Amino acid sequence: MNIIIVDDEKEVGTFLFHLFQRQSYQVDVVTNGKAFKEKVSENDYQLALIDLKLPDVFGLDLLRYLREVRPTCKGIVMTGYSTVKTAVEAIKLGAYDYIEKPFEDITYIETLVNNAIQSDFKKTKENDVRRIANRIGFVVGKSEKMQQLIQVANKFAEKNINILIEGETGTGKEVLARFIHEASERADHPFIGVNCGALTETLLESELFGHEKGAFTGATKARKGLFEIANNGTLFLDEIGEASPPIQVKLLRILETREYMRVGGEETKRTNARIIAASHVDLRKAVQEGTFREDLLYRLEVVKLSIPPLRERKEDIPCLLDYFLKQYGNEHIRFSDEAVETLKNYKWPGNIRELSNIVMRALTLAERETVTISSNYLPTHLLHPSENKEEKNEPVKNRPIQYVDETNELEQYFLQWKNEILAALQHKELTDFHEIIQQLKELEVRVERAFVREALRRTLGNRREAAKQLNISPRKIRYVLHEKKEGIE
Ligand SMILES: Nc1ncnc2c1ncn2[C@@H]1O[C@H](COP(=O)(O)OP(=O)(O)OP(=O)(O)O)[C@@H](O)[C@H]1O
Repeated sequence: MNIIIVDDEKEVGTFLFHLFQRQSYQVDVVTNGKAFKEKVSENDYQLALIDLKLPDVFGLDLLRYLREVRPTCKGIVMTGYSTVKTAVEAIKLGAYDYIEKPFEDITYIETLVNNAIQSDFKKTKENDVRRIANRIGFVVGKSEKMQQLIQVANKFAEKNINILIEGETGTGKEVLARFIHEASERADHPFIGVNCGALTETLLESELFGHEKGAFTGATKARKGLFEIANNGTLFLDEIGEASPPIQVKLLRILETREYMRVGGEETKRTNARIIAASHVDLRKAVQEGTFREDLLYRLEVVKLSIPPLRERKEDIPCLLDYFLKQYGNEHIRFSDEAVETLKNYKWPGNIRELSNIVMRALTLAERETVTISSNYLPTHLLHPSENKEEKNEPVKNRPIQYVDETNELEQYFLQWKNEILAALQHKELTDFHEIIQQLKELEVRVERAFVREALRRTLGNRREAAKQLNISPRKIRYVLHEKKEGIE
């Protein structure tokens, strides 16, 4: 088995040379890109360890060269902390993994190298990814973009690094965060999600950091915050772009020092929660517009994963349809080819959440009528895609609200929901509990949506007044509305 190492720091090369030679590997060490290319073109290596900063060439270029000339040779890049972002690029380019310099855990490096060289290891990894994705209900699909994304997510799941997930609403940011948690060593600890846009500033602050007794009116006893509860686990900060400036300052502090204080508290606490943040708005733009702190973004986006919108990965639609049909207990029903074509031609502003709702709607309409769902069971706006042209890039908030008969829609949903839960209780194994929780969450969303829509109908669309009537914040209304845009007709 042959290994090549390229690093301009001679001590690093010598150290690794002895480390691997002791394990009976054949090791070559070079100090620049030119020598690396010469060696690689002449010899058959199984593994290359590439320093990212070399005097004559950028490490990523060597990785590309390796892909071209020796596609079976695996590449591991070596990087300093400040260049972890480049390591993300390397993984996207197909690097097997990266290691940080200075080396801290030598046993980890030895295991990593041994695993990389064992030929069936990649397959095991792929199976792991599939198994975890299946378990939590994450459909990866067939598109190359998603295949690549899940590999990168899996790779970084193992690292103790904060991750930022960007993607339009409904693209699956939360399920991806859950995947990362499940694929990490934190899987046995809690995964906790909070939507930064759904709570008022004071509530969010006390939710995140906890409070001491008497910290504010109504604080009758001390309460743990999510950073405390998610200790050693993962804290998912959804819609981070909606966090107010004072909360952003506190988050920055926690990211820099891992320290925080409960509201009204004096004791400094530490947290070991991993943060995965998500946003449906472009945070770079938010920084330019002055609504998001640049230093906070810098800390959050060490690893940034972007989930492509559904319209850019239409080849995933059939897999998603199969998944939702199965989830709703209707495996014997299928969508006709023509219906699938219609679905592929639509622009999906609400992405996968919208698709899931449309499957549910079609199933409700088709119940006991047919086992092949044709386009007739799809909402009319899907059948005339050209009419949706201008809608494509229109921000969610500016879209007109569609008023529907809430009572009827909710009643239908309740019926179906009740049947599914009872069926699950009677027939399914108890390991399907996660699915039931998902359905409970889905129910909560539906009920909230119905009440908000009704309040808006009664107040002729006056959000402030509707919020007052429902005794919730206007932010919460915005949140619910932004979820509702998938528009069930
Ligand atoms: N890849 C996927 N496989 C299976 N279901 C998915 C997938 N992506 C999204 N979903 C489903 O779509 C719905 C929306 O997903 P999720 O809440 O993760 O999206 P999001 O991007 O976080 O949305 P938002 O920006 O509105 O918070 C959920 O019901 C989720 O289970």
